[in-house]
Amino acid sequence: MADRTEPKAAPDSTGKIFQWASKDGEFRRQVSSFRDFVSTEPDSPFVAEKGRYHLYVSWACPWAHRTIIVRALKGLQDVIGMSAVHYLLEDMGWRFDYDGETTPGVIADSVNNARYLRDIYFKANPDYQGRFTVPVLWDKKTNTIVNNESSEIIRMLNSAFDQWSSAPGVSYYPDNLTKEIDELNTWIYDEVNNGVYKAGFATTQEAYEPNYEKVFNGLNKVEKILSDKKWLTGNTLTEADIRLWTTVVRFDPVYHTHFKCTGGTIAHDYPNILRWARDFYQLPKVAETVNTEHIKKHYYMSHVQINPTRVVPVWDGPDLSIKN
Ligand SMILES: N[C@@H](CCC(=O)N[C@@H](CS)C(=O)NCC(=O)O)C(=O)O
Repeated sequence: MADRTEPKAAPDSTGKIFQWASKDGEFRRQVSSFRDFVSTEPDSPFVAEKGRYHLYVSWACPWAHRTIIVRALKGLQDVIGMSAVHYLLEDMGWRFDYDGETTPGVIADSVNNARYLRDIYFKANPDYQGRFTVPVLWDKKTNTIVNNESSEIIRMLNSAFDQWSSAPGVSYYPDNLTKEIDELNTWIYDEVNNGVYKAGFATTQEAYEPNYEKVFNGLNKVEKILSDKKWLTGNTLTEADIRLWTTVVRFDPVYHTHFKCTGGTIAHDYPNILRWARDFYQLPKVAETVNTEHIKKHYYMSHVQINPTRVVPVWDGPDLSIKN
């Protein structure tokens, strides 16, 4: 049985403990390896079908959270199944409950009956070398991973399953806004979404400080944009909002403290972002995608190199259910 009391950094596929940061102290995110697309084209190897695909997520992970939100907003819960891992990232990587555990929020793997997420990566490719990340979109028909890159999975959920969606035709990447969304996504990813990780996983002062600056530069730009706009591009909610929001909802309870992004909080220093975050949280089906317990326990209890005591701070961040 795995040691559940003292998780360490996860090992890589060769079994050695993975170093989050490179030799120079900088965190570099691995490029996702499964990059196929589900489509409505009848001759596609991955045709959109009801009940054929399954999503593996962690409630804690901001990248997986994007896919949970788009699945919910598009009303695809009965079309694409979902399993959710335990919040602790341990030596063997993400896992499900086992030995009679019943952790709230964990949704067992009803498709592959896996104990560890790595099991499904090896089922898809026995020679897989890389990290065993969420989210994963699994094809039950060909027994393989279609895609493990959240930015691409949300595009598929956005349009390929419209036949069964409760919001067909609603696009979070509309044709008239693609250029603006792409531009926003690029710098928001670098400075904010991944920026907090680059600050938090830095192991040298030299690697930390410029990344810390970047995070607040990014948040300041977002705050300015939202001073006269409801959503990032104006009146239309887009994937740019969805992608930013999963980081913002984690910012005060986790990134501010755990990733040393101490230059401000959303609650006290970013009124426009707070207003926007509340509007987003109050959209139908969004609140049920947020599992604050998994979010907090995952970061504070899995990264023991950052928080060796594994004590979890009490504050959950601002109350997003308050009406603006
Ligand atoms: N580029 C990926 C990143 C996914 C990712 O890094 N997920 C993290 C959780 S937040 C993970 O599963 N990490 C497990 C590990 O590295 O062992 C995406 O956006 O889908």
